[in-house]
Amino acid sequence: MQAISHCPNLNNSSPLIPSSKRRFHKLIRLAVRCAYQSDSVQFPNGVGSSRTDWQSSCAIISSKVFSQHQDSDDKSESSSAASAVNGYKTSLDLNLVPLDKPQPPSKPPTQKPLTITDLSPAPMHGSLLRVAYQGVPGAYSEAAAEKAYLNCEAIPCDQFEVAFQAVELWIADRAVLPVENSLGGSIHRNYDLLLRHRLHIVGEVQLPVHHCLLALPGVRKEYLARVISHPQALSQCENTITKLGLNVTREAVDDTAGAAEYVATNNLRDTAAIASARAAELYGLNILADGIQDDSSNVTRFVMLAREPIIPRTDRPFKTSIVFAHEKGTSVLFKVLSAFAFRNISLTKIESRPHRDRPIRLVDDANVGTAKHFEYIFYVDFEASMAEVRAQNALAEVQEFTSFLRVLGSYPMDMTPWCSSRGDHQNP
Ligand SMILES: O=C(O)C(=O)C[C@]1(C(=O)O)C=C[C@@H](O)C=C1
Repeated sequence: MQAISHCPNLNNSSPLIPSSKRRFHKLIRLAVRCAYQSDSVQFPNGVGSSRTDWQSSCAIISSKVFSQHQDSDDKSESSSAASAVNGYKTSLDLNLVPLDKPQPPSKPPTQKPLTITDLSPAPMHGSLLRVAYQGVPGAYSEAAAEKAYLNCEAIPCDQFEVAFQAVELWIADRAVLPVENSLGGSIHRNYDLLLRHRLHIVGEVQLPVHHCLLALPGVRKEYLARVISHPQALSQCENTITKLGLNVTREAVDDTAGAAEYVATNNLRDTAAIASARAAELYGLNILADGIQDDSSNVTRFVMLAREPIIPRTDRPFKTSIVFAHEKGTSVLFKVLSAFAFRNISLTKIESRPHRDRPIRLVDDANVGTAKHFEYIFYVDFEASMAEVRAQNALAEVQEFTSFLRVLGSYPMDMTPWCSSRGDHQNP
């Protein structure tokens, strides 16, 4: 399958949804809204129980406007009137399953009734959920998409940005993107994109990442002059590559499977790729070394993104991701974090990124000079659902201390057993 590439055609003004489909979407939305309105979820600061309220609370909670490069981004990322993007015809693909198409066998009667979470947001074009990921087939992100959504149609994209746009333009129903790895750390680009775009986190998936050193058949380790891979993969295998005694330079490329494909298509006999065993299979490479990550329990955490948030629940462990900033910078961090500590809410992740709108804050002191403080945006994940009163109270308090606060999503935690096999659960 050809990857969707970053394409200027994606940048027009409205998603192509035929009017019949719009009516259908409207009906679905109405049905879902009625269902949600009977929910008794309460939110702080006058946010009520309706789905609309929940959506607004997932947008900017703070009254102060935040515009992280919003103007320029709005221009470049608004949707397209193009009818096809690399073979993905938006009008066609959004069609409902045609009546004459063979229908899947009817579901066994034991199947659980649909819940609100199942209904929101449903794929609108047929039976397969279309999930955008960055990379080419054989990438770990593809495996993550398949773990998150059993039997989905995984749609390769050449950049993270394109995966966001694919969902925004209804070319895909979800995007699955890596945000952090247990060895390599955060994938900063995706933190920045989460803020810049208006998609919602609706789930997470943790994927054990098992790297292999791949080369063309007949190539031996001694012949190698270069190892190429995604920068995360290179960093996750840094020590092992050194220990293997390879006399190689390391070069970063866009994704692990793309590296394997590059070695194969260019018939490179002096170059190895770090990628998955599946990539070896797909691109006809040999595995020279297996399990070369520096730690055997190497895990990457991916988030699933959708156009609409899911309704938070309390019947299973939930995580909530927020992003905030303050005019006085890092000095508020302790106060913000104490809002969680006092309520026994555990934090699972803190990340800071440069405040691109206002990267430096000057503080003048007539006696000693001018201090130049770097400004940050903070991302926090905490273990609670926004349906819990303690989480709502914590956020109400956080709002007091921040100039900008946005809930990126409240979603079920990945609780699959350690090293679980692929696709053993389904997510929203
Ligand atoms: O290159 C890939 O295969 C990816 O899916 C990307 C990615 C990443 O961005 O971290 C995903 C998982 C691994 O940690 C290595 C690379």
